[in-house]
Amino acid sequence: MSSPRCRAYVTFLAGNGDYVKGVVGLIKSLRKVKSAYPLVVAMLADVPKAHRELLLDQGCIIRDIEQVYPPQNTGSFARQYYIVNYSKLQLWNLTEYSKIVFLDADVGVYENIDHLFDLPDGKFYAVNDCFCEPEWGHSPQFQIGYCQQCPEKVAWPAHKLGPRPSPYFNTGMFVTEPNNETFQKLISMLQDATPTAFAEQDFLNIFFEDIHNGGYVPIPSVYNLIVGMLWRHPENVESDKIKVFHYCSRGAKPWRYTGKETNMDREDVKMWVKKWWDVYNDKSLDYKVTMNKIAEEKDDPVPAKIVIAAKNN
Ligand SMILES: O=c1ccn([C@@H]2O[C@H](COP(=O)(O)OP(=O)(O)O)[C@@H](O)[C@H]2O)c(=O)[nH]1
Ligand SMILES: OC[C@H]1O[C@H](O[C@@H]2[C@@H](O)[C@H](O)[C@@H](O)[C@H](O)[C@@H]2O)[C@H](O)[C@@H](O)[C@H]1O
Repeated sequence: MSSPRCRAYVTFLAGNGDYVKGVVGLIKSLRKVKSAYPLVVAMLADVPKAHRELLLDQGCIIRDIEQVYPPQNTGSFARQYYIVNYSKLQLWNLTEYSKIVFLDADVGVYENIDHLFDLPDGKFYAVNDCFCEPEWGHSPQFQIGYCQQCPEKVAWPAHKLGPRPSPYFNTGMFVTEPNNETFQKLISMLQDATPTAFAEQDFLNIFFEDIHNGGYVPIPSVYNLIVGMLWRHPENVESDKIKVFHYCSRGAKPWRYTGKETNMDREDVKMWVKKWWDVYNDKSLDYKVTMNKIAEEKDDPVPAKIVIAAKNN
């Protein structure tokens, strides 16, 4: 099992846009739930100095990473910018950490999840995704109305489409161990891969489907509640048990939320967006304020045995 010293939460940041606000919200949410481990931001060279300084001021650890490009025969992605997400493969290169919990920048942590680091080593842990959003329109699953979140609703027509797809995870949250051999295997396999709609997420699902690469072990959706589950599979959602909320649908990013996009004007979505803003705007969760408070608590009170020793001298 990895030693606590070598554990870290990791997120990914690219570009000079507003995802930096997502990282601030993420680290403040981790502080609010008293996570014991640091947040490392694996970032591309195009993240501007001002954003770097902002994140350092918030207590993030910055690790510059090289962008990973898909093979030349790039296909069309569900969102054009998904091409940057192949850079997530660099996470396996962060070998100063023996175990990481990766979290997208559009994620909020609302209950302590440090126990994920104690999951048995050697496996890839993540949460099953949902196939019901229009972005899945290219897939046979979407076209026949099949989703792994409710496999009994529409039976998979194996006689027509072959075996039912293996469990498929969302790469907005996962638990893994950085390892140079795994990194080399990923990069080598990528050279022959055909880019597809969900970019590195599709690629990692293929890689970890192979038991020789450890194998994918699904963990409960409370560790990465995809916002679309609220309206696609409400029967699978226990709101009061959600530990990690993933603002992944278009229009769901709290820092640019307007409530005007499809499904975004729902009361439950508004509640989760408010939760994110409450943390983001909470000055007591700023790094300096938190550290000062801890320092004060450490100095005060002085342990009784030291006071008695002083009196006896
Ligand atoms: O311009 C961008 C786009 C994406 N990301 C990172 O890539 C992740 C995945 O993108 P996004 O959250 O938009 O994907 P979704 O989960 O919404 O599909 C983000 O959370 C960020 O960590 C980034 O840093 N800059
Ligand atoms: O590059 C591919 C991306 O794929 C995933 O997002 C998708 C996926 O979850 C779909 O199933 C949803 O329908 C969609 O809304 C959502 O954006 C990851 O969250 C993101 O980090 C990133 O890896």
